[in-house]
Amino acid sequence: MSKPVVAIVGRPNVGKSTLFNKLIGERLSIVDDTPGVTRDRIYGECEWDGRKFSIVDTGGIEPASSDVILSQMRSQAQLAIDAADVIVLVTDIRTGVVATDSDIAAMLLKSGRQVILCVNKCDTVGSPPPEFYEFYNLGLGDPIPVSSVHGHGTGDLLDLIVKDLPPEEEDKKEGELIKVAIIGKPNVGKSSLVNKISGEERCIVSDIAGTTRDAIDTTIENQYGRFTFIDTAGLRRKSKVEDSIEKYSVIRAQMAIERADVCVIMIDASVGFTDQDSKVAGLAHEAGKGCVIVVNKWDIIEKDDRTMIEYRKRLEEDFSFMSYAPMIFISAKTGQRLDRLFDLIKHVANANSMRIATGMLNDVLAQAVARVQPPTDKGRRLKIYYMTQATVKPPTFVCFVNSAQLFHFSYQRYLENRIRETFGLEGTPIRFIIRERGDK
Ligand SMILES: Nc1nc2c(ncn2[C@@H]2O[C@H](COP(=O)(O)OP(=O)(O)OP(=O)(O)O)[C@@H](O)[C@H]2O)c(=O)[nH]1
Ligand SMILES: Nc1nc2c(ncn2[C@@H]2O[C@H](COP(=O)(O)OP(=O)(O)OP(=O)(O)O)[C@@H](O)[C@H]2O)c(=O)[nH]1
Repeated sequence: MSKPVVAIVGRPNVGKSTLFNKLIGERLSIVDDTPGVTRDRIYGECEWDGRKFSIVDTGGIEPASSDVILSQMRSQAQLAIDAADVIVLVTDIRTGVVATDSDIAAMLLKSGRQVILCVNKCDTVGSPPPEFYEFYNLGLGDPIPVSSVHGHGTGDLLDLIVKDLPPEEEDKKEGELIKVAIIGKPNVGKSSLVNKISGEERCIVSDIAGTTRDAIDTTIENQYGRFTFIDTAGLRRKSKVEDSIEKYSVIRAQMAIERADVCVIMIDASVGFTDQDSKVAGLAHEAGKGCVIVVNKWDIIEKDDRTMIEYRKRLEEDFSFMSYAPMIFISAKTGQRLDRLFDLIKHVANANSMRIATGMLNDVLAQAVARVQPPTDKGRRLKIYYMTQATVKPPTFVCFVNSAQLFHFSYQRYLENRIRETFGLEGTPIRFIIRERGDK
């Protein structure tokens, strides 16, 4: 189910973003407009030789003094080691091998990951220049000459990437698992929640040293099913300086989100909502994941019978762009409502992967249109001919209409709500793809 992840690492300016863009081609995910959220283009989907995988560009290190670069590069590499199946180390033929390259190569080599060494900016076709051979000194095997700008060598690179991906069968066993990413600001209690859960439930895999990505996840089983909490290594390693670099914590969260079915968006009850909360929630929303808003540390709030209602109301305003997400008040410390949390996660995962038969969908459409007439403009009325579900995760509906322009956001919202109510689609974003056909 979850796609393998390929991470691109390397010094500033070696051409990582150029390579990334070349590899994903036009396949950049098209995201709808979410208020106030801009998504860095660090994640792309790629398909080569029948295999699908995600590529992450871990670039964007601020050029500063060289020792700062080295420490940032080390966190970048650590992120890749933790979370990627294949790592592409990009170097630059123009600068040759520099000390940082050797340092990072050694770190990657020690990790036991699949590492591919790419020598970029080999722009001339034919046999590579003599400088190319010094890259063998990095000890990562045969380097691949590439010109990201021209695209030379990228096919060979993709061949090697696909060869190094984990076998496809491994994906299958994840079928019945629900993958959960816990995301939120530092200190909201993410690791406390995982610790509490993994302490109380039967742990299937946890913290096993190894070279597969599973080692960073924690899988538990309980009466609600099997759940994998993603990237718990990143949560546990919190004291280390490396994860305190803001940029990496965002990339890390984003990688976890991409791999998840459901995102638990955690808010600290004693702090309340902040802009950063809306930012991470926005990432989960844009990625089309099931979402649950979890208000943690509820034990330390002084409450009366109105407190929760009022708190909920305020948060509903803050999270108005994901009004579909259920909200729950818990305590990772005392374990309050953790049962209910699993119940919700399961419910939301089901909604996120729900398939609705075309017939039923069009019945709902007909009723909705009869109840509230579609909008008109200059005497022309919106007609929605037909609707069908194209994909799940998230549920995505193709609507055939006479005019996309007439299909205003407010009417889309209305239809969305009708579909949600009818089919109990709680906790998942829904997407519409609009296809125009001329007036009949
Ligand atoms: N000649 C040549 N130039 C390249 C090639 N690939 C990238 N460049 C150039 O190298 C410069 C840096 O490229 P980027 O892709 O921004 O490098 P980066 O590694 O992502 O840099 P950071 O974002 O700082 O980490 C740009 O001016 C690119 O045009 C290549 O194959 N050949
Ligand atoms: N009272 C109370 N304290 C909590 C609760 N959950 C976590 N804490 C405390 O909050 C602090 C931060 O918890 P962590 O679990 O380390 O938070 P985190 O989100 O993993 O933090 P980072 O790893 O820095 O992102 C710790 O002191 C916890 O004991 C809770 O439900 N109630």
